[in-house]
Amino acid sequence: MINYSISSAMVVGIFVAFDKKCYTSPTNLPALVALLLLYGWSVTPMMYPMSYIFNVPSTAYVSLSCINLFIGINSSAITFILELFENNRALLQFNDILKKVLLIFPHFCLGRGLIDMAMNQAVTDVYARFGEEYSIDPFKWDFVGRNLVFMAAEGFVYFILTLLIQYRFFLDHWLSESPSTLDKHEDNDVAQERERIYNGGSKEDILQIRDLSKTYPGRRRPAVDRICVGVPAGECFGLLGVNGAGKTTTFKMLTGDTDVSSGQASVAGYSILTNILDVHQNMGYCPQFDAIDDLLTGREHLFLYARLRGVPESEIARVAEWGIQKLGLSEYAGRCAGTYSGGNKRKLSTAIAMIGCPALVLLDEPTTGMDPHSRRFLWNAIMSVIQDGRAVVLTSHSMEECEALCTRLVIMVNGTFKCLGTIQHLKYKFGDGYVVTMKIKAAKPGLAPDLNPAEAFMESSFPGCMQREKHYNTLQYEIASSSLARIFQLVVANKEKLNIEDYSVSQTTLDQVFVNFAKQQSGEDDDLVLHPRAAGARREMKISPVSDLRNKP
Ligand SMILES: Nc1ncnc2c1ncn2[C@@H]1O[C@H](COP(=O)(O)OP(=O)(O)OP(=O)(O)O)[C@@H](O)[C@H]1O
Repeated sequence: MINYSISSAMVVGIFVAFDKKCYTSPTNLPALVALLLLYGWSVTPMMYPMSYIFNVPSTAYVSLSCINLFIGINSSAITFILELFENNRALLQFNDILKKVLLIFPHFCLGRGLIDMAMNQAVTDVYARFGEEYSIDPFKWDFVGRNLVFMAAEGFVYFILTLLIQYRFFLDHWLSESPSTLDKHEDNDVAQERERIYNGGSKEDILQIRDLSKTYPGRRRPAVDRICVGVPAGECFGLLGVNGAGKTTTFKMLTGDTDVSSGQASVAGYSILTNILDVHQNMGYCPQFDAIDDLLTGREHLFLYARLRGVPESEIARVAEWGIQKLGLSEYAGRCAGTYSGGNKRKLSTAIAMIGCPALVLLDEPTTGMDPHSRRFLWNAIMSVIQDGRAVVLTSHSMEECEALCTRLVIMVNGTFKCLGTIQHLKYKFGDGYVVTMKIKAAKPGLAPDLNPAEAFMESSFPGCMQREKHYNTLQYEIASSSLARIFQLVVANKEKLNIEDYSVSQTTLDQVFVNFAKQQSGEDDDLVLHPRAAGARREMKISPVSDLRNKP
């Protein structure tokens, strides 16, 4: 910010230096210096509120400077042009009001002050040509004086505003007036986890998230909506969801990349709201898009991050080598990261996240673009983190990956957790039950297989079962409302009678569970149209656990 104020004052100073005659006369010079200094003073604390309003990171000086320049030049120019309509009283009156209102912008105060001083100097010069002396004190209230006073006051006001925004005064105040209501149909596992967090049952967990929410400016619906979870040591927790479900936003809040709208979270006991530096010391993050420097080698990256993480100088080389070996980067460690393939960049990003043994490792789609061999390699690296007694939170669109690594997972839809538990639990609870595939043989050689008896048998034995496929000699059914034992018992008992040559019974896959939930994801303005397992029917209802169906007669 200090840099910003100095540089902005310098830019303006350089501009005005080109027109020495206008500003550097003995009368104008002190006013010019005061204008520039007070501009820096008032615009600096305005940067944070501006970045908040325009949704630009407060470090994006170029964007914010462009916005400043735009406001400054346009507001000053408009009032200057309006002054040219001397015969239009209404317009002049409007301009007077406008000039008073625009004083709330330091950019206007500076721009308009410079224009007024230039005009003053021009008038002085004209008088001088006729041998008369004419000069107005630039510090007069109606001249530059009021601009200076306003900028001095604005410095204080914007500073206080910045503090209030940083300490979330407005958010807490507004949110406490209109707290978002929890979904009445929240899944019982998700509700149980919420209860566990509320009751302090997650005190020992490495990661605790309590009612964490994020609503982006200009958006009606929260990107993340009051999520609660605790991740203990030794757990690889999966965060699944379709594009736009809110996974990356959750990570960004945990890493401090984006502000939290409400709620809180802590990593290894440090709050992300008040101790973000300690959180960073205990967290490794592999972002969705590789944040690596093209000109540094893989090894140099690991050296750099090991240093940033506070690894003792004598240990850095060993730690960097560990990362290189762990992720299989030995061949490329000495090359510039800009020359790496997409998969190798992901490996390097993951190695950076793991360097220095942080208690929590956040991995946002780490294996995207990796070949199967590299993926296995990375899985092994993640497994070793878990076995070390640390915790991993992983997002992935590969169900195979989640099945291989995750001890528990959630499926996120529209910023909320829709289900939570182990993979087997979710398959059982939300899966489409079992899939029975039967191959029917012909009753006599030369005849076509008769599928009718098997079809009649399935419909009578498993009411509600759904025929998924029917071919020359093959039938496939989806059975939601029966136990595995009963399916086997009935099929085996009738195998001969129905001419079943062979058969298989398989459980629903995690993909199917995911797809069922993914249908709930909607755009900002979409209605929530859900589609449970009833084929083709578009009905507005929630996905109910299969156990509910199983309990029905
Ligand atoms: N900077 C932003 N400003 C406004 N809205 C945003 C911003 N970043 C994300 N969003 C919105 O927030 C929602 C969640 O986005 P997020 O990137 O967290 O989803 P995601 O689950 O990580 O998706 P993906 O799988 O594609 O990475 C989306 O609706 C997205 O459009």
